[in-house]
Amino acid sequence: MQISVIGSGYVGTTLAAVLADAGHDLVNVDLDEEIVSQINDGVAPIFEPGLDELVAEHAGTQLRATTDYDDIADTDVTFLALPTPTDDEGKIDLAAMRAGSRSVGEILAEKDGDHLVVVKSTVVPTTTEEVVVPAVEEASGKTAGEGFDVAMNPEFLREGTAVYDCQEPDKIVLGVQDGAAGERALDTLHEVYEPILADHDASVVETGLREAEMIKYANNAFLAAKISLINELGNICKEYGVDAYEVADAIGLDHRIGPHFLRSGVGWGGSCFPKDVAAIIHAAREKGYAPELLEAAVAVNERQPQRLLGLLDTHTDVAGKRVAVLGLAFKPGTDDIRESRAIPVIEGLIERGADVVGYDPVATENMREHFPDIEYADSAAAALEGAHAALVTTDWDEFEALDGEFDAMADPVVIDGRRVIERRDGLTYEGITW
Ligand SMILES: NC(=O)C1=CN([C@@H]2O[C@H](COP(=O)(O)OP(=O)(O)OC[C@H]3O[C@@H](n4cnc5c(N)ncnc54)[C@H](O)[C@@H]3O)[C@@H](O)[C@H]2O)C=CC1
Ligand SMILES: O=C(O)[C@H]1O[C@H](OP(=O)(O)OP(=O)(O)OC[C@H]2O[C@@H](n3ccc(=O)[nH]c3=O)[C@H](O)[C@@H]2O)[C@H](O)[C@@H](O)[C@@H]1O
Repeated sequence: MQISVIGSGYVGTTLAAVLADAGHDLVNVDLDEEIVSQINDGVAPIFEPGLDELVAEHAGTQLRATTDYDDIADTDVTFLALPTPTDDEGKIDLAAMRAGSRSVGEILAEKDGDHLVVVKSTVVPTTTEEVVVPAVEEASGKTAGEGFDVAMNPEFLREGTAVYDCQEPDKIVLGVQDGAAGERALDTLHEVYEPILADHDASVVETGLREAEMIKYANNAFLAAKISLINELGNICKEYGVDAYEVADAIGLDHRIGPHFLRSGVGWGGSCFPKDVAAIIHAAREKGYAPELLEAAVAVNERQPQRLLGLLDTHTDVAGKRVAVLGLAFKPGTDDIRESRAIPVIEGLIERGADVVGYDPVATENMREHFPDIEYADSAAAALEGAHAALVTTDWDEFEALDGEFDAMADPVVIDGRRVIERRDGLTYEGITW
């Protein structure tokens, strides 16, 4: 099948590479020439385990990238994997979706035959019907359901395991319009996902457009709130000297709760939970509904880094002292630092007058752009050397193996926000919720 994907970011590149690997012919369109030439050179534009291999294998044959929207004319289906950030008030910014939809419409104006436009991006309910469809219609001069069809197919991949999640999803959600247009869209989408479903047993949910849009927000909001709830419970555990991880292990045995996403710590970050929870809160408020639980989930999340810093304050005054921050990525397995909990932690240390030294196995260069003036170490050992305290903000596996490295600290104080360091003799160790 001939498939185009607009946007070559985390979702677009992964989707394009995985669908190419599944046997389809892929065109990936992005405005960024550097990204496009990287893909055509067989190099993934982002750090994502397994992605480089797929891009290297299929670039030049089943996968090609371009800045030219004209190339989508020869494809049967176009996925929009464009950014949907939020503004300062939390409102979703649909500028890229509007621009991308218009560009697709301009090509469809000249195209004979069926074409399916699929919204892959995370968008608030009614966006597909009220923003994407009108933009494509206006630019193409065609009507949805007649000149082209439309679908909403949200993505649930996680950064760090994007390729795996895309190849082995729990579920595939297909949101379509009612009637014959919806049936046609479903047939096309089943053809797209047929090779993935042949190799892997995923649930397929067939639903409406705005239901599909809402399922994505409900998924992310539920997971973010689950972490905030375990963080809240963990904070209470800490007050009683109870280990929150022992409590989480026990409650996770109840199948209604489940064992996943119960790791309490310094909170959730990343490109999606913060923006998506903010966007659905804003959208709900615009509808006149006050989503108090979700707002509380955000408040707990904003408090966790301050609690980590507060614990540090109980052990030492860091003004003028070297303090190591271990882990800069928002989670392990990625170099993405967007909304990383390390950011408010570093800000708090700078406010306290500390000399901050950051270390991350892969995210240093990204954090250097955000904080150009702090020091960065090449290894955890180098960061710890001479430090008066260390704060752990990302649960990279390699931190578990740290041992003798703590001996080189000026003051062996470790405040762990991710439960990766083991207590040991000679170390003043404090966990955020244990
Ligand atoms: N990053 C993630 O883990 C996940 C993201 N999503 C959603 O998927 C969507 C895309 O997210 P990411 O891939 O993370 O974004 P990203 O920011 O990594 O990539 C977006 C790409 O679109 C390109 N672009 C912007 N405007 C364009 C235009 N008019 N035409 C062509 N290309 C254009 C940019 O140059 C960039 O390369 C968002 O709605 C996000 O919420 C959904 C699930 C997971
Ligand atoms: O919409 C999206 O972009 C994606 O957002 C999340 O994926 P991602 O942000 O890549 O990462 P997660 O593994 O969900 O972690 C998010 C944050 O929660 C934190 N977390 C996670 C789990 C946990 O138990 N505790 C915890 O603090 C992580 O450290 C990280 O900062 C969702 O898990 C994906 O399903 C979704 O597609």
